[in-house]
Amino acid sequence: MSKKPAQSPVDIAREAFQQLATRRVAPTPEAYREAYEEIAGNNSGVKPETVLAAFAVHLTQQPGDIGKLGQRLSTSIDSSNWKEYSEELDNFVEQYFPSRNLVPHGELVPIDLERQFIRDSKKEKMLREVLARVLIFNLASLLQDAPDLVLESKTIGNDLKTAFSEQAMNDVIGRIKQMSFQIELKSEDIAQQQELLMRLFQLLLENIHGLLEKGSWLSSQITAVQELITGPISKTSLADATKTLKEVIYKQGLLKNTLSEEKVTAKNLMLTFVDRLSAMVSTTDNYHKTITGFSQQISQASDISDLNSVLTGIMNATKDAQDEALRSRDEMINARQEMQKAEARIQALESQLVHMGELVREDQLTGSLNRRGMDESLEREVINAERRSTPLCIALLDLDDFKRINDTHGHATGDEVLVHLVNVVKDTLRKLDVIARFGGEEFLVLLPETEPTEAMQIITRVQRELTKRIFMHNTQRLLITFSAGVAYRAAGEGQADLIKRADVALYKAKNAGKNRVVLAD
Ligand SMILES: Nc1nc2c(ncn2[C@@H]2O[C@H](COP(=O)(O)OP(=O)(O)OP(=O)(O)O)[C@@H](O)[C@H]2O)c(=O)[nH]1
Repeated sequence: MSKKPAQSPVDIAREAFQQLATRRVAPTPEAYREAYEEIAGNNSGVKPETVLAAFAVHLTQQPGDIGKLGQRLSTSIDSSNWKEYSEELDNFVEQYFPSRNLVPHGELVPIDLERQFIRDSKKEKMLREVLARVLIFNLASLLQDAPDLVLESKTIGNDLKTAFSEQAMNDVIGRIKQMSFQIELKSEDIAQQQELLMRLFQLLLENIHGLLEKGSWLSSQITAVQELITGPISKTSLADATKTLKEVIYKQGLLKNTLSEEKVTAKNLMLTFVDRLSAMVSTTDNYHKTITGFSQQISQASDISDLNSVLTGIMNATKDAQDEALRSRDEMINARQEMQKAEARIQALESQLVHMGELVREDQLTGSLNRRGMDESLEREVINAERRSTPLCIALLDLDDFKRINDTHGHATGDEVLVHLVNVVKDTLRKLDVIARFGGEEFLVLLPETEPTEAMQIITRVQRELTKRIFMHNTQRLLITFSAGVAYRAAGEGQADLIKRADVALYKAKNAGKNRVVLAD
């Protein structure tokens, strides 16, 4: 179908008037517009007012400001106030789609817009550089297990530096998206592999554990590793555990060497014993042979003088055999004594090995219990308190201004201060009390069978003792103090809640000026 040639607005207007006249229709604005639109080919039957009114009504159904805008627009339409309608629409657009200050092509850029443009392009440059660095170095080093992704990351990073056209930029964006998808797949794979490995490791440990005697040194080490891999694994906790285990393994290695030496000594003594025994048997055997020889000589003897020399022979042989037996007996007694000593030494070494296993529960620097030991002790004390209905208090101690001590006198001195504190606490507390390192310069003291008033007195006594036992650094006296929060365990209260309350009390002690003890609510 051939298209009607385009008419100018003036021609259309003229033709519209002619049509109204031909059709004998009164030239009202509505009739004129209908005729005009019909000739212009825009006779869809939909009127702009209808569309705008429907739009306003639609807005009134929305909540909040948009709904209110709809009401205002509807009012403007009802009063045919199109100026007001237009202003409302302008305000709406400005509020929700603020102008981006675009400058029409060919016009001069206002000075502040120009500055903003320069700022923006500087930011873009910085962003581009940072992103390229992340891709070339950081991401690439994280993806070491996937060489193809390392290469892609580096290539994209380099391409990004020179992607100045829109097409180049789109290409880089597409490749980054693709790579991010591949990384996602890869990390899922790695996570699955790690989980499988962990499960295998756990199975292996369970099996070894089942084969070991309860309470043996190896058994306690395996429990430590099992606990470690069931909890959330962080780099620090792994490093801590590795350090502790390495130390224990080294010490156990030393002991095991000594132990095998002792076992060799015992074996040698056994050999001596057996040697002496067989020597004795052969001496007795010889004696028997000699006696048999003598008995033949006696039966063949013709006179008494022959018998006399046989008798002398018998006496000498008997004496030799007796001497040999005595010597063997003495040697065997010696060997037995040596054997007993070696046995005692082996037992002592073995019990030292058991103690080594317990080191896994000890804080290597201060000799107090570590977190693991603390958890076990606290659990045990909570059970005891519950079972025997006895009071249990705990105290959280935190050294005051410890950072300043480190900063002023060095980290090594800080370490010595921690050891000093633990020694003072151990010397001041009762036998049944326990101190554990809670972390950094914070310690937890367990006070079983202790009422809160008594607990406050004990911790205050520790404070006094600490100020009395002056800490010397070179020739300088350093005043070491701590703040503490004491909590009395309520019936049925769990460990975490109890510690939390002690922590809140400690926080209050710090806020109230430090070097004081506060009892938790
Ligand atoms: N020497 C040494 N310092 C440690 C150890 N563990 C943690 N620290 C330091 O302890 C300091 C604790 O500092 P903050 O938490 O600010 O506490 P603070 O200086 O005692 O301040 P207050 O608790 O408010 O009195 C940090 O500087 C840690 O580095 C450690 O084993 N040895």
